[in-house]
Amino acid sequence: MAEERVPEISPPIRATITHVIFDMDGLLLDTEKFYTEVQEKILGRFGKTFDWSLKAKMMGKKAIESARVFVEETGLSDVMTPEGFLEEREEMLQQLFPTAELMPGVKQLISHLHANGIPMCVATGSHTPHFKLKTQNHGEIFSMMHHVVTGDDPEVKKGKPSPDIFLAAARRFEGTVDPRNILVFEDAPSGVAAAKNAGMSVVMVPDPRLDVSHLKEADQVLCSLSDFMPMEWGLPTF
Ligand SMILES: O=P(O)(O)OC[C@H](O)CO
Ligand SMILES: [Mg+2]
Repeated sequence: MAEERVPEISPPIRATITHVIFDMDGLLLDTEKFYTEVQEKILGRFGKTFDWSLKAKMMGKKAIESARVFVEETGLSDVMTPEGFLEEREEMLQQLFPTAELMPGVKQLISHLHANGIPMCVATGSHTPHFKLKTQNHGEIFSMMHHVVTGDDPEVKKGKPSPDIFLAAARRFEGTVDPRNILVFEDAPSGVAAAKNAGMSVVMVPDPRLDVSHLKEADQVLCSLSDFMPMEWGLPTF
């Protein structure tokens, strides 16, 4: 009797991933809303409104780079310097950051990858003092990371969309890791571009208010980290 063949039902593998890099703000932590709130307040003082086309240009970048975008794009450069903008928002942000909460699906995904021995790290445009404020209640999640690269790291000469931060993050894993075997998770257009510039695959989990034109470069776009299917990337299934 002929042997019965079981039909192949698994989706094709998109890439063979061995290492994972996570963005932080807006991806692991629900902190982008704090930047939005504070920037709305500052612009409100000048009778202007903060919109998502400006947000898209600012998010993911180093503080000073995003501050330059803010004053130029809002036409406030005659009345406010990028440094002045950072100073004005700092006190408000320092109050908000310690209340940061995890985004949906973070705990489940990171615990799963950690339990299966997948090396992971964080690459965030945030500088060290802000990183500490934001993560102070999330030690368990961040302790599962092999390392963290922040925007003020000396190897990060330029912020996202430069590939600097992701290439520095890749170099700090054990051994030599081919960028093609690295999967980046990002929420920001500049971060997706940085990952592609580094030769890596990228899953984007964008805020639904971002215009769809910003989603084109990502290899996969998900509504939530909870929707991630590790099997599609050659990673151990849940
Ligand atoms: O999204 P991240 O973690 O690179 O952080 C960037 C800024 O701090 C916020 O947009
Ligand atoms: Mg981000």
